[in-house]
Amino acid sequence: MATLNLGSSIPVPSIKELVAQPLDTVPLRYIRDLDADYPTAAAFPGDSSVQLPLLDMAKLVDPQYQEIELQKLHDACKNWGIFQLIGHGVPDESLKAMHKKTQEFFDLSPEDKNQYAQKPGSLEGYGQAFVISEDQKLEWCDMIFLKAIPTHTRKLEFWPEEQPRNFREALHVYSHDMRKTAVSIIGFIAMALGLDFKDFREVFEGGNYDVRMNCYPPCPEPERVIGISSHADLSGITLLTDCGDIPGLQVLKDGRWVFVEPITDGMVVNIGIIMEIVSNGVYKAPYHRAAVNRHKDRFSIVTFCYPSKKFDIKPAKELINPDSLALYKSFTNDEYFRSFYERTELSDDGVPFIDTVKI
Ligand SMILES: O=C(O)CCC(=O)C(=O)O
Ligand SMILES: [Fe+2]
Repeated sequence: MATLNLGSSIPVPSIKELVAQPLDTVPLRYIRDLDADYPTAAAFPGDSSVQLPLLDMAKLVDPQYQEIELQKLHDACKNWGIFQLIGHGVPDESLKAMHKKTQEFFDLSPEDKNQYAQKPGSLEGYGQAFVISEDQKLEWCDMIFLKAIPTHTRKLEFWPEEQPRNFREALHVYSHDMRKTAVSIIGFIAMALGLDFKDFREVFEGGNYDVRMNCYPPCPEPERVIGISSHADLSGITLLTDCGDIPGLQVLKDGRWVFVEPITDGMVVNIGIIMEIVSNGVYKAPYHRAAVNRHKDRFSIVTFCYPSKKFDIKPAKELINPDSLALYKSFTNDEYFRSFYERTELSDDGVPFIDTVKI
């Protein structure tokens, strides 16, 4: 059997370095190709903000409110695939520490950051994800991507050590806090779907957690570039925290791109392709992307939460019957990632991965 190719990325200049010199216009490599946008949707200038569904974990755990809140969760996952979560119980110190360390990391000198640069054959480290050809359009985003849980998957060579001070400790604590939240929310998602919530909690307790820290520097022509292009996440679920109050995340809702306004003390939860498959399409992994702005750096921290490697990725049997046939293929964990990474190397056909997992 061929070994699983985790992909690699061609090194490109960092955006922070690019904007360190005065810049009136954007280099051609970053100008978005509007025709290649998928799916096509309302153009950029029409973007507006909306209030995402708002869920409260404190209510989900409270027997007095649970039933109503579960219904809200079900509607949010079905109609949006993305929601704001408050009452999640992640200590403020943990969030603040990670936000601070993320900003401090991107503020290091290029030489200091490049100590942790991605290497061929690995997506981990500092750089840009999935740059596979020299003429590919580039995104207006610097990032550092690290596997955090289980701890034996960590590649510490990519983990900033002396600077920023205590970065590693902050990420250790933060990733465990995110796992705790993910396990709780996945239990409620399973409950809302009528599945065994204990099983799902266990599967995510033993799951993998990858953290991507994004920095979107200011751009002189923000409407002509994209921070992260439209995609649906490969994860089970994704937890995103914003390091400030600058909007950037956009979600495709009813054929329009809408901004998600960060809320204080909240986090954004979205369904990934794995849970779309498990729910047999009842819940949707939303297309989303990141826009950039003219004035200020925006930082976000994204935790991709995956089930345990032993978990087969397929529509839950409880949701399949003669009136509701499986709409998605079944994969082992290995097959799922293999089919994704094989595609990113070949995907010039414009078909997004999510469409290839459907029957
Ligand atoms: O930074 C954001 O708002 C979006 C990031 C994202 O979608 C990702 O890293 O997968
Ligand atoms: Fe994403």
